[in-house]
Amino acid sequence: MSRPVKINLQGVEKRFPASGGKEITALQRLDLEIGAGEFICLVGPSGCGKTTLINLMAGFDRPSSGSITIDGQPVTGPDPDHIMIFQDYGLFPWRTVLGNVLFALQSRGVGKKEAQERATEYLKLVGLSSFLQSFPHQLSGGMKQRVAIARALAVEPSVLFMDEPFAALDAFTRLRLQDEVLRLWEEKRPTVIFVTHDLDEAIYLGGRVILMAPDPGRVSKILPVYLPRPCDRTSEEFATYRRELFEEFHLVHREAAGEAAYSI
Ligand SMILES: Nc1ncnc2c1ncn2[C@@H]1O[C@H](COP(=O)(O)OP(=O)(O)OP(=O)(O)O)[C@@H](O)[C@H]1O
Repeated sequence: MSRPVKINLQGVEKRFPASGGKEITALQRLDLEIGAGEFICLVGPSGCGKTTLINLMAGFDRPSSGSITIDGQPVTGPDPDHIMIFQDYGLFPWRTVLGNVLFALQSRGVGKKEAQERATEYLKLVGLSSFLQSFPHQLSGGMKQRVAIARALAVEPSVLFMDEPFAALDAFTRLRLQDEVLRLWEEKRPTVIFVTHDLDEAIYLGGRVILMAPDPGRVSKILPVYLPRPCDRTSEEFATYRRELFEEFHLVHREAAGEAAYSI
């Protein structure tokens, strides 16, 4: 990998207590290196540990064993420089659009004048300049998610975690936000870890797509995507990546269902 390693996971395991005094191994011996400024997409069947993994990297939970470092420092808890964007936006309903972004900046010690400039700049970047004084309940789902994205990026984090951020949005808004996230990523180059169930979305966004498998949760395949961004979803090259990822995905599904003996 040409870029310096930003996030390093070595032998990461996560076990949760399960019923009957048993344990469930959500992640098993997981090794992964993520370069600074990379855009990584995590995909895999339900229950394969995507959210567990992103939560561990974001410091919301601790591994049962193994190590996770960011910039060489062990992750011991959430870091103001590492931001998570959730599917449900997480906006304060009593603050305006501008107020939501300003609050994030000011609570990180950014001065009033600079916070005002940055908040307006990022809200402009996501096309919300006309809605600065609106409240979240006056916005569509896509607009709320754009506020959440502007708020996260305005902080200029070095790592951005996104856990199925577009899952609740309609297809049109989703495609549009994919382009906005890509454009903002190209401009500011944070390291992005993006969880999705949508394989097309993963290929469209990710410089690498990490396919995970369940029982126990692990990395099954890493697919580097060598397409110019933004790429043409209708191109033959895109279709080739889609075919490969779908084939791998079906294999993982069948293995999980104990059907590995069948060919695809
Ligand atoms: N707090 C918890 N306590 C017990 N088990 C848990 C806990 N969190 C996750 N698990 C289990 O760990 C496994 C991985 O869950 P996780 O939510 O990480 O999967 P996922 O790939 O994100 O799934 P989905 O795509 O459905 O969101 C699952 O078997 C889940 O039941």
